[in-house]
Amino acid sequence: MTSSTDRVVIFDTTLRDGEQCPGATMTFEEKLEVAALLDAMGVDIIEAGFPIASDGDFESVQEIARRTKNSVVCGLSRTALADIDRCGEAIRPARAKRIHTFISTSPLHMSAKLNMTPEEVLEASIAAVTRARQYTDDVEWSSEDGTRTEIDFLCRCVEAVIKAGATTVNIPDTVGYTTPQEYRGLFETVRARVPNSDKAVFSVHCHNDLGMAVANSLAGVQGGARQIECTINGIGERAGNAALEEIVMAIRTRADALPYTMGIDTTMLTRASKLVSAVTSFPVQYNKAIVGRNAFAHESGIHQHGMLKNPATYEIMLPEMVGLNKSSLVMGKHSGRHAFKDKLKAMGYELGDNALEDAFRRMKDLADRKKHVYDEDIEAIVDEEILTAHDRVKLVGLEVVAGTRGPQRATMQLDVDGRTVSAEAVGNGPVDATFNAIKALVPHEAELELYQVQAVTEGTDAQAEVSVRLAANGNAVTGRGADPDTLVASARAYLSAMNKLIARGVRVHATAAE
Ligand SMILES: CC(=O)SCCNC(=O)CCNC(=O)[C@H](O)C(C)(C)COP(=O)(O)OP(=O)(O)OC[C@H]1O[C@@H](n2cnc3c(N)ncnc32)[C@H](O)[C@@H]1OP(=O)(O)O
Ligand SMILES: CC(C)C(=O)C(=O)O
Repeated sequence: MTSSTDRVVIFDTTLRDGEQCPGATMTFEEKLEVAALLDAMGVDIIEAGFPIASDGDFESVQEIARRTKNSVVCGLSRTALADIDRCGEAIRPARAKRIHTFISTSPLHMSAKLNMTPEEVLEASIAAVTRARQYTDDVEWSSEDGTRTEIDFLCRCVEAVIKAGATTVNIPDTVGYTTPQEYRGLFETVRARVPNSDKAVFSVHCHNDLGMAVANSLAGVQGGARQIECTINGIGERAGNAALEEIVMAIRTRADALPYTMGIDTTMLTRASKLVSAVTSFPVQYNKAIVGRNAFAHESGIHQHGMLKNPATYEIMLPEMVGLNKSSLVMGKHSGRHAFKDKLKAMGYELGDNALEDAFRRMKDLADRKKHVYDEDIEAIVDEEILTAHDRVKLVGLEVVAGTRGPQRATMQLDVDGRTVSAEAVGNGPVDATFNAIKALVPHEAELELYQVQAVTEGTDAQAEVSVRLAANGNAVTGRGADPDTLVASARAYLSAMNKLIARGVRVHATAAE
């Protein structure tokens, strides 16, 4: 059972902490686009930037404040009063606005960085919150490096800023140092010890230096925090922040263990991830939870078989929930016949058992040699299987010696009406040598009218698709062959055309020795 106190506020800081990671700078227009999407997605608070940082940041925060329809628009500021005034000015046009002011509270940061005593930090915090309240009733205070702060001092600060008017108290794990158990305990302790703690919402803000940002954030919520600060794709300082999509889907998927409600439309998560990746030029790692391209993809035959029977066997979330059309069963060296057959059916092919088995073997063989097997590769294999099912002349083997020292030489074995024959031939280049070997094995009058090569997909390991047109006695036929080896594809294409001629009654004889 959830109650209103179980509502978790999602505070997105992609445009502020997310943009702080090297290389992630976004333009004015890009920030507006991201903010509009976050607003539409149901993010409660958008931290739009740090207005004192630059005129550009000020202008983008101001424009986001003007345009945002639903979310609260927040600006960050140090405790310096000039920062707060600049921030107050930037967010002024917003329908709902927040000022977020922060200062370090750990002994290390206060002495080494700020050169301030704890008393001065406390006074600066009170003054900042008081000033911020002149602009808005919604004021957040953060204790930077909160997880390395002495607990007594932290509690004193929290009590004082709430008294001064802070409505949200954020205790960040600025350097990604804490552990889930410790962070949960920190919130439980502060909430229990600070007498006016019920007057503010507590917030988590976790960095991923030890890969625990999401786990720590959720533990903080279990300790009583009700705001989670996070970013799309987990971008942010150093190793990044807690990823919004992971937090949201963890709460949605494990409602039994994490019984909280949120206002996020999860079907927009994939779009948000793609947009942020595009505008920052930060690729999303393939195996990234929720939004990585492999998050709903299955290549292993045993998993694919399970998925075909019941997707719940290997998926704990429906892809539709995060805005994907469906899961994908990717063909590769680990795939099985069930998935291959299903793939062919989806592509509109129905093969007999033997042709299916042959096509499956060729797909596995291709996957052993090629990184990705695309639908186009499968199409090329299957088309060839269908077309060559009744061929009288089939390629058995081909070895070609090519290079700068000609003539190039091809050694070929063919199956002609069930008999294996072989020959060697030279030529002006490896393709010529290959075709001469065919002519030596199956003499014929046909003339080569066209030889064309193109890649089926991208990359140097792509399959070559070769077209060969042969003409004889007024008949012109075109054959096609596909293989990552262009010469094998060429031989297949030539044989495919030749088999068509044979089917039309052009006489050919196998003459070479076995
Ligand atoms: C954990 C976080 O993510 S905190 C946010 C970090 N984000 C950023 O820093 C991005 C935006 N920052 C900036 O554009 C610049 O750092 C500015 C405009 C804020 C300040 O620039 P500068 O005036 O050139 O100062 P600089 O960045 O070199 O040093 C920081 C100054 O702020 C002070 N400071 C740092 N944090 C705080 C704080 N929370 N409250 C008050 N003062 C602070 C430092 O003591 C130092 O003061 P000093 O100049 O008197 O020595
Ligand atoms: C400003 C604060 C919230 C911050 O970004 C951090 O401590 O990491």
